[in-house]
Amino acid sequence: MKYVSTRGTPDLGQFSDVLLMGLAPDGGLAMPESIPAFGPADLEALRGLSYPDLAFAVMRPFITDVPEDDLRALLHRTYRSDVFHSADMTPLTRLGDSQLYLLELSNGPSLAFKDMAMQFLGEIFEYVLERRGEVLNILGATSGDTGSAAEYAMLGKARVNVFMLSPHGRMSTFQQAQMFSLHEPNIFNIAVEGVFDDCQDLVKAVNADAPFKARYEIGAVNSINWARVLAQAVYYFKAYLALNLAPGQPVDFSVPSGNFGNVFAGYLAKSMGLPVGQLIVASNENDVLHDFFSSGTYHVRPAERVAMTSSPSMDIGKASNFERYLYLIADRDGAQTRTWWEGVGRGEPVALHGSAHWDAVTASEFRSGRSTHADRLNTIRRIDREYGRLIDPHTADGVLVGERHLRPGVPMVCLETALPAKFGETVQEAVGRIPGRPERFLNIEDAPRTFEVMPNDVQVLKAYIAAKLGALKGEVSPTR
Ligand SMILES: Cc1ncc(COP(=O)(O)O)c(C=O)c1O
Ligand SMILES: N[C@@H](CCOP(=O)(O)O)C(=O)O
Repeated sequence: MKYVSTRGTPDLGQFSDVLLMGLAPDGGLAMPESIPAFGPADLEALRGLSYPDLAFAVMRPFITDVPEDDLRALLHRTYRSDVFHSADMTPLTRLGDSQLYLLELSNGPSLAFKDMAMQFLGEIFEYVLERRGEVLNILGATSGDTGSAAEYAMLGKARVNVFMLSPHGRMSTFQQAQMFSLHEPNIFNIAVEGVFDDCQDLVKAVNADAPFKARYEIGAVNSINWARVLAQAVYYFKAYLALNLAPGQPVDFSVPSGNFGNVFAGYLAKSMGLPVGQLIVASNENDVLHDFFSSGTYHVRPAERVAMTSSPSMDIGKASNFERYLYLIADRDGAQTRTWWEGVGRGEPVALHGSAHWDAVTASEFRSGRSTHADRLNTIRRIDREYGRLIDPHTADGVLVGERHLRPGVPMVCLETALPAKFGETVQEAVGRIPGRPERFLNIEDAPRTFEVMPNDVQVLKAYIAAKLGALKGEVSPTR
């Protein structure tokens, strides 16, 4: 399978190339040149497969440059019950006898859905880098969950260093403790004076400096990396199969959304032929995506207007993966996508209402909604009371918005994107008790912390990366 860029570059290479590349050289995102289709018989053949075998079946058509046996073995190493604390990896639980289901994605090492793809990235990076004799210095941005998932996945990986940017003071107490209590020689935590979007812009700015990127072997673990999106598509198939529906009967998914990676993975599964009906984009107060799906205008929110909310991992005003969606809506027109994104970069809106592009948006069956702090608390309280199930604030956003879009006879699968333990303060405010946590995280808030506070300045960041990598190699950094 060949990959192309959303901004028009026609050949980015194969899967392993885009895996290490992260962002395309033209600033766009990698996409497969076509999306393989699964017909009804192909879907039936997936029934009964274990999670790693299902992951193989779904991902293999996109990963044609890794020998079949190696890929299968790698997926079996990744999706293990001792890592995801469940034989099923992503159990699906019905809430009482309602139409609502929770897809548990957060039983992995860092207690958030990011582990599902990030553990795979840890394995595949190591595999590809060893074969190429290369190293990779990952530069990532997190609003709270990508960071710890990436760092746990890359722990002890000899060929990988991680530089993780987070918005200073804007993550939950648990999220900060989880990341900053790691004291590993290959992990560098940087708290940027800004919001998540500033961190993501820094990542893109460093990647745009081609000589720096090449010299310091910069890679990505955010959902700008195609491998993340691909690995996330697998659990949509898993949920559909677990429902055991009659052939062709649709399922709706509700997805707490920020950077648009998770719900885009659902759209990928749908585009591959999975009988997905509505894809519900659940926003918090930072409702840029809800604005788009309800008005037809995508207008990114400048950093100073991104609110600090009680679902902090979704405090995002500029959704990277939205570029992939618009590229498909534009029927893979890279020039059009580039024009839109250059405008977005200048703070201009993308206004599609009334155009042929809007017809394509409508046909894609996305729905959306927004919730507030009070909605979140009420939903956590109500789901706990009615179903005896404690959910985290992000999942609560998804459940509430999902409930608003229920259709007769169609199951609504709500993605559980984190465990309540990560957001103890908000959950306690809702139900009056502190959520339980796995033993390995007891008292993590008291552990010593290692992190660097940094201004939102790309030159300072580049100098820091160069100095740290130079020090690892025993050199004096040339950019200092
Ligand atoms: C707990 C949680 N829920 C939801 C989201 C939003 O997902 P996405 O950014 O893929 O839209 C995130 C961050 O990505 C998250 O950490
Ligand atoms: N919400 C994320 C931020 C970005 O998401 P990603 O899926 O693009 O890595 C976080 O919690 O860090």
